[in-house]
Amino acid sequence: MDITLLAAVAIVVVLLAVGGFFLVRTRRSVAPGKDEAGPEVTGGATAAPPEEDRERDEGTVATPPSQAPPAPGETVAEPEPAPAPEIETPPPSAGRMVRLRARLARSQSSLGQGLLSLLSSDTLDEDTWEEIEDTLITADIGVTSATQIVENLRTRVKVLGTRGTDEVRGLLREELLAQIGGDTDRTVRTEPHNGRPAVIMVVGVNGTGKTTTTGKLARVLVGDGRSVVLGAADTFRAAATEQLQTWGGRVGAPVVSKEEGADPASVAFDTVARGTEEGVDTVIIDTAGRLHTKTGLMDELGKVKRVVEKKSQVDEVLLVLDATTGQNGLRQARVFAEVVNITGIALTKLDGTAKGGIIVQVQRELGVPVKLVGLGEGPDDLAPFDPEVFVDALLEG
Ligand SMILES: Nc1nc2c(ncn2[C@@H]2O[C@H](COP(=O)(O)OP(=O)(O)OP(=O)(O)O)[C@@H](O)[C@H]2O)c(=O)[nH]1
Repeated sequence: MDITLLAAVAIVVVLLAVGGFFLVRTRRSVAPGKDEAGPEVTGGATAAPPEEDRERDEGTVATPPSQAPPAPGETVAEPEPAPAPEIETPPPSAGRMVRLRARLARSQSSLGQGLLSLLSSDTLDEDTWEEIEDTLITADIGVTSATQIVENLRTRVKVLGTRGTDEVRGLLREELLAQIGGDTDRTVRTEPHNGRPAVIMVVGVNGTGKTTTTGKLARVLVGDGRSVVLGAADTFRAAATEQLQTWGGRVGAPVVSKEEGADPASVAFDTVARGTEEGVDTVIIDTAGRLHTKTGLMDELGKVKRVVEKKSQVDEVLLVLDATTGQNGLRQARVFAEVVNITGIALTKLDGTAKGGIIVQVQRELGVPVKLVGLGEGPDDLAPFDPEVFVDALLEG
């Protein structure tokens, strides 16, 4: 009986011991799981630091020392990236002069209407013909051309024996077109060739609209689907470079430039090099015009051209001329023509003068055609010159 009691006590003790052991094991195995689910259940004080805080501690996120660390759960605002400048799509070259015709009509109508009313007067005597000639000369057409126009008109009116308004208008239109050169090739050579970009040099006295014309020409070309690199070789004036950068930036055309006073020839060379490397269609180089002596101008422009020619031929040398400067502008034009071989004229500010006859005179003097005309300060107010549109605007008023 004692043995049986003893055995029963022993069994109870063993059972208690085994049960206690499993109880302890179960409690231990639950604890780690509770810890893992911490963020969901523990709240802010014991939560793991936000990712950016941990990175900051490790030195991977730069935060200004004055800035307070973000509160737990607060998102750190990324600084707004500067908006990329919007690239504009200018209108193509075709039809530009027609679009700007009203400007021409406004500025040139007094010349056209003056001539038409004289030609339609009751008596076409010697005095009237002289007046017609004077009107043409006053419009800067030049004495030679004015005389020629009057002589031809006199003969034709005599032969026709009639002076109906339409006929007179038709005769004058023909004579003006003949003087301007209705059939002249006015193509600006902007096409790449032999795997190289076309190279255009823009020359002229400062203030004539040289930098503006360079920028506007880039827009004309981009509008026609061309790629362009600009060269700020007018290193005499830092503002000219900035001005060009603004023009280029608006149409996505890179601008090659150097510090103020740098060698213009080296800027021109680098521009052509960049244009060639990048396989662009056209390189346009804006040059300086503010030189006090003719010799200095000769030296510099000549050097720019020679240096560029080490890299590529120069396809076009455009002389920018301010239409409002008359004889003074022509004198300047002559100096430039002696220095470099001008291939075309960009006549600016034609919207600001009634003396459109300068087109005839400058072409006759320099023997090169007006290829572009500036008809306003707007970015797209430069147009390929179309003689017929010009004469029609002049005669229609
Ligand atoms: N009305 C009118 N103004 C024009 C025309 N072309 C240029 N201008 C203005 O003429 C002024 C001079 O132009 P710029 O391009 O700065 O002249 P620039 O010859 O390059 O002179 P720098 O910049 O000093 O080298 C600017 O105010 C232009 O807006 C035009 O066709 N019509």
